[in-house]
Amino acid sequence: MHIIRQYQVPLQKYMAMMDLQESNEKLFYKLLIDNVEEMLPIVYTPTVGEACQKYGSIFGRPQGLYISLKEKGCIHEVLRNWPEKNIEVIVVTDGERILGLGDLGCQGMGIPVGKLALYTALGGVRPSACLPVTIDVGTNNENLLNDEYYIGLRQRRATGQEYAELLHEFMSAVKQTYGEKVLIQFEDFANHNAFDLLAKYSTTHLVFNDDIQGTASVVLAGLVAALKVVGGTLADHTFLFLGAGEAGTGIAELIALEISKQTNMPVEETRKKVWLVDSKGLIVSSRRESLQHFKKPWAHEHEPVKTLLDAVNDIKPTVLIGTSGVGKTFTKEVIEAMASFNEKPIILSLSNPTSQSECTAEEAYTWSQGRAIFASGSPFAPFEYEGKTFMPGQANNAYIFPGLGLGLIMSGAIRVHDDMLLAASEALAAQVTQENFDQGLIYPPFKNIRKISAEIAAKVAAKAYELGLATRVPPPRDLVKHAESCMYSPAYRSYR
Ligand SMILES: NC(=O)C1=CN([C@@H]2O[C@H](COP(=O)(O)OP(=O)(O)OC[C@H]3O[C@@H](n4cnc5c(N)ncnc54)[C@H](OP(=O)(O)O)[C@@H]3O)[C@@H](O)[C@H]2O)C=CC1
Ligand SMILES: CC(=O)C(=O)O
Ligand SMILES: [Mg+2]
Repeated sequence: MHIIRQYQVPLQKYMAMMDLQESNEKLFYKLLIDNVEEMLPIVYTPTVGEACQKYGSIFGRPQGLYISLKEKGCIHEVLRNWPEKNIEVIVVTDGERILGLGDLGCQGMGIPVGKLALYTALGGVRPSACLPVTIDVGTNNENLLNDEYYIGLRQRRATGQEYAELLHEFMSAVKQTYGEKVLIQFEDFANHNAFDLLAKYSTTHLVFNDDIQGTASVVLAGLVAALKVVGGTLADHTFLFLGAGEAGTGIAELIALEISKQTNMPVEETRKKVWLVDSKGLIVSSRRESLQHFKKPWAHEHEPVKTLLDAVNDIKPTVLIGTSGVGKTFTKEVIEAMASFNEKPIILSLSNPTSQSECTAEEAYTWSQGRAIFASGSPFAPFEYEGKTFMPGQANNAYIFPGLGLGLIMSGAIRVHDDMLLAASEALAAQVTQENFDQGLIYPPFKNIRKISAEIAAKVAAKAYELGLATRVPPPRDLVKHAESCMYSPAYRSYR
């Protein structure tokens, strides 16, 4: 830590950490676990975003498996080349939507590597059981295609049948190589592939999409926790999103599902509590024909509305959620409007990295005169407003996927079910204490994350057993203790 702290530039800290992961894996995890709040912004958002942008020029050694169009027909063989054989979790990307930074092609590898480092540090999955994969079908990023240090195929992205066939071969080869209980986490695919891949493989593989489902679970947890401060039930609130892609519609659907479970109203009805704005304005029924399929359920009856500010003033949401990938879109006018009709407006700026956050913590607190309940996808420092220090929470799927993954692994689950996402969410919300609320937090601090992950894993595993989706029988009597006992700890062995 002494050495890492000497670097002033976050990217240098990132490179030093990646070197350490390569040279002394146990020490890497020991540092990450013992200094999680300090190191998370380095190995994860925001620094990992910059690392991906510059991945080619800082490239040392490959940290995961690259599978390109050139490997078509021999992906099974490529997988068998990976030195570890007992793989339990794969995080796979094709690099087309890396955080809010767009198409970074093969350089998106930083994301599966970072996510899996968190699987180990935050969720206790053995490092040797984790496999980062980047599927290289080219990139449409002109800068990268012309960059002499670009590490991937220099061609525009393959699409259609060529893309589908490569992905299908990969999914089949994974099952053939590692069996049906290996967990595959889809990460940072563009939405025109993400929803279809999830729908296609969720009935045959143990898969989930972190951006659609993990994010939904973490945000629902924050909202449920926030109800203790703002009052009412979920059904009493009105939700407005800026951004109607994977994160936006994924969260929207889980909120509607939870309200439906709580009220016994059909989900078609509870969806009416939720509104979304995309790059063309409010999603309304008159736009239905031209909408992508995942937006159609949200096309409610309403006049067309072009801007976010007009949508806020018309809909009067109690909760405003940013999932647009575009920074600075929660303007002063938008936040002041939220604060004009809400005593405690809930404002979540989920877009990553920090540069893409819809607003900063300072803006949320200042423009709402210290009344906003704020959390963001990337971390912000505590902010002092009129003598009170506010701690902005981090609404990031990193709270969910490590514990969710551990729960699936330890129960031997064969499928991911929405009720597991709800169980994970409930477990996370239950970890927020009065002391956290007093500081303005709607998430518990990351310093307790391994305990939180064990609680999440236990609830997810319990749900897997209840749904008949678990294969490790009989179930352990104390699932929390069992989760803790399964967790990898970075201790040196003593040699005789
Ligand atoms: N905190 C967390 O845990 C997570 C955060 N995220 C972040 O969320 C962001 C979005 O990710 P994802 O949902 O996967 O991306 P998508 O590309 O699927 O969706 C982006 C959405 O934002 C809309 N949009 C883009 N620009 C604007 C604009 N100027 N005004 C209004 N809407 C706009 C798009 O509109 P259109 O459809 O019209 O193109 C689209 O609906 C990223 O920055 C990502 O980092 C994602 C997952 C987890
Ligand atoms: C956190 C995350 O998964 C994202 O920003 O894409
Ligand atoms: Mg992601």
